Amino acid sequence: MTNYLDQLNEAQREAVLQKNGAMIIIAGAGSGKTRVLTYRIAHLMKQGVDSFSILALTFTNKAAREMKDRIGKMVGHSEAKNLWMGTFHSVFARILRSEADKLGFPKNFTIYDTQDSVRLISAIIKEMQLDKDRYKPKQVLSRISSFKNSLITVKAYYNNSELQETDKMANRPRIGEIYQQYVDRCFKAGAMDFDDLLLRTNELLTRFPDVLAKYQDRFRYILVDEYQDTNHSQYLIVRALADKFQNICVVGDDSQSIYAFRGANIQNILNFQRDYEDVKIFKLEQNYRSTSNIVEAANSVIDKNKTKLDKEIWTDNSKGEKIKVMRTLSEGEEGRFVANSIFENKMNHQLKNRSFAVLYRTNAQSRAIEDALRKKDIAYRIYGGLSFYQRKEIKDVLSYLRLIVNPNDEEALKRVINYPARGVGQTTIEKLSVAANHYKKSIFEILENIDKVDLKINSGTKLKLQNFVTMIKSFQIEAQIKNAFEVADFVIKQTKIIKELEKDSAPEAVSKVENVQELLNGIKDFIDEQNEEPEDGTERKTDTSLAFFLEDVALATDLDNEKDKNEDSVSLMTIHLAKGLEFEYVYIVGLEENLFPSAMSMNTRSELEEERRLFYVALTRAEKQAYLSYAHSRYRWGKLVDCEPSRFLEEIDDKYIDFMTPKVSPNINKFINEDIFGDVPQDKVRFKKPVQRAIIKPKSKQKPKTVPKTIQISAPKNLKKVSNLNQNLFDSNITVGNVVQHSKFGKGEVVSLEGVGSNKKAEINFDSVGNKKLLLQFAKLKILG
Ligand SMILES: Nc1ncnc2c1ncn2[C@@H]1O[C@H](COP(=O)(O)OP(=O)(O)OP(=O)(O)O)[C@@H](O)[C@H]1O
Ligand SMILES: [Mg+2]
Repeated sequence: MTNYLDQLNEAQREAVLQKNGAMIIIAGAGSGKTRVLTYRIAHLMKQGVDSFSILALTFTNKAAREMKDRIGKMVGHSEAKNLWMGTFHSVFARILRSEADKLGFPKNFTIYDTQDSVRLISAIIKEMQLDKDRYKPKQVLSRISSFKNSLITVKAYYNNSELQETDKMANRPRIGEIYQQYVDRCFKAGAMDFDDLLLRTNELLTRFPDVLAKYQDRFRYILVDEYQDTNHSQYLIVRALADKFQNICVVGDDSQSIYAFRGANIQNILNFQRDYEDVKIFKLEQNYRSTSNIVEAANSVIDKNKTKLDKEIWTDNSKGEKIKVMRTLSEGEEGRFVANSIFENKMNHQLKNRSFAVLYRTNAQSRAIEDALRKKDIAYRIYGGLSFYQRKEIKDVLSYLRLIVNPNDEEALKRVINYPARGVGQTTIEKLSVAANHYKKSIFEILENIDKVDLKINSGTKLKLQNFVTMIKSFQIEAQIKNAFEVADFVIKQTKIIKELEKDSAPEAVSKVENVQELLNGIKDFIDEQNEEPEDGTERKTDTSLAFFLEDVALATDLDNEKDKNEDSVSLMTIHLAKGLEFEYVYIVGLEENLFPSAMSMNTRSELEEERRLFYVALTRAEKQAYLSYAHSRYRWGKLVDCEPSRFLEEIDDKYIDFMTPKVSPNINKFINEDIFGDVPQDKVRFKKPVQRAIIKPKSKQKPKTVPKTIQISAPKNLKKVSNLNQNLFDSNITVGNVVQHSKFGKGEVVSLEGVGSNKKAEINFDSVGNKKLLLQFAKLKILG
């Protein structure tokens, strides 16, 4: 290939060529930070640095894979495969795997995902007879998670009166006890949760200097992408490992720090210079990703943040189209606008679906977008919802596999001890759990010794439990001679899980069976992938055991799905997930006060600034064109609420924005044009606060005689009023029993109503044609009485 150094600008090249020492690259979005990391690793390898001695930490496994792929092309794939590259969680899970015994964990420890953790916390709260409304399991978990990410152990918690006071004030004085229980139970089950992967790594590196020394020597070069979003626990791991050689390169952008709510600490960037000797600082200022309109608009927004490091970002790219802003009547209409626009852009520019992304603040917003894309037959994929591996039928099969590897895994055991049903009731399970806690043993150990423990369980149940143990043990024996795929296949057949699923005649049941089949395919792929790799002495490469498959699964996010690489679909995801990614066309939806910025993040300047950074991240994902939209009203928590446009829309300098005319809400247009604004053309109406006032800006070229430059007009107090005036609006107050007139079908009576918002339908018994179901949004109805 041509000299790769020629593919970098001067500043990037300098950063790549700086071989040793500590360095930090702070730069804005799209300036090539990730590219520099990638080229830097390739360059180190070209210079003779052993690939095994390079550790690169990325934000997603997908990013790691792409980086590895790129490096492979530059230096050869077989060498690139040896790099230690991945997320903090996956890299350190791998290290813990070989060191776990030092911490008293089995090598085959289970990784509890969030679902497992929440279930365990719920069980503890129930056993402690606490009020589960006061102690909401998810909230308790996130509190415990925040302790762990700050390295606050149970003991440290009890030594910290301030923390205890906070929990008392929040009316949850027994958090400490739950924390204690949770840690004990995880330990007993041989399980680590996500936060433990970092916490226990820290413990390992602190308690065992020889282990620390080993990994310090192994990782001569350490690189970290998205450094602005590392939490304290991650920060300490990096600092410990890099301490000896100090060959550390971190890249980040303080303006893209968006995970403070999960413990990310922007101070990590600011402290970097203090932590290492002779730190070199690099700045990258040229954006290669986006049009100049997008870059400048994004700059104009982030400038409003007070706390930020000083940095410039500019681009040589063409100006491009202005950012298009669209207001719609409802979320349904917003969805249709997005789908129509994607459709048009695809046609006009001959694009693939994968050129488009729709980004939102909260996962719930995807529904309206999905509906509209489906209607237009545009393939899409949602990222970040329930991942494949978290579906019930899949988790049930995985739980059997987890038990084979680690029979002490209590969450797995509880899932399948009576699935498929074998007559073990909830009371029995509770008795087992109490005994397990009492004897400080796992439930499985209790089951193995069921004759020696007086559980007051009848002999029939006892037999069933013994059969269960025998079955799991027989699986374990199979696992010694079979590979992961064969074991899974065996387990599925023996437990008759497919038969169980087939009993259900609901349409979803079919896809559940298919999913289980797909899981088997996935295991097969995993084995093939492992076998492809050359034997090179690493523990990982040739191992096709269940334990490694399960680890892979536990750490997979659905951004990571290899299979989707060639899939052509529009990407739907939250902005948080979109960090680091880029798309030609980006739609940011739901730009409304209380949604984005989120109602929960407007109380302090720092919260609001984090929301603004989030908006900056969203906008800077776009290469060619960004679309922003907001709705006048939206269903939230089951209620129709009036919305105000987001302050972020106001914050973008007007010169980068093009306000679009809604095309898909003829009703409101008609109303606005005729009833409020007379003859003023729609594209000159710009709502400031749509439900209270509007500002009309005439086109600059026009010299209107009668229309003043800017006039303010009162709009109706709320949209419901609008709907009263306009019977066509979907939110009309039509009720069962109304007699209505339809332009085509004539007179009829409303017999039933269903759906909400844009999906609201009425079944009407027409004199002419009998019963018909009509979508109110489109039906031209007049209420006669
Ligand atoms: N010198 C360059 N020449 C051509 N293209 C470049 C150059 N540097 C970066 N790019 C391209 O610009 C885009 C943005 O680069 P990259 O993703 O590395 O930026 P980043 O700073 O990591 O962005 P983010 O802050 O969003 O993570 C990529 O498509 C990359 O290939
Ligand atoms: Mg990047």
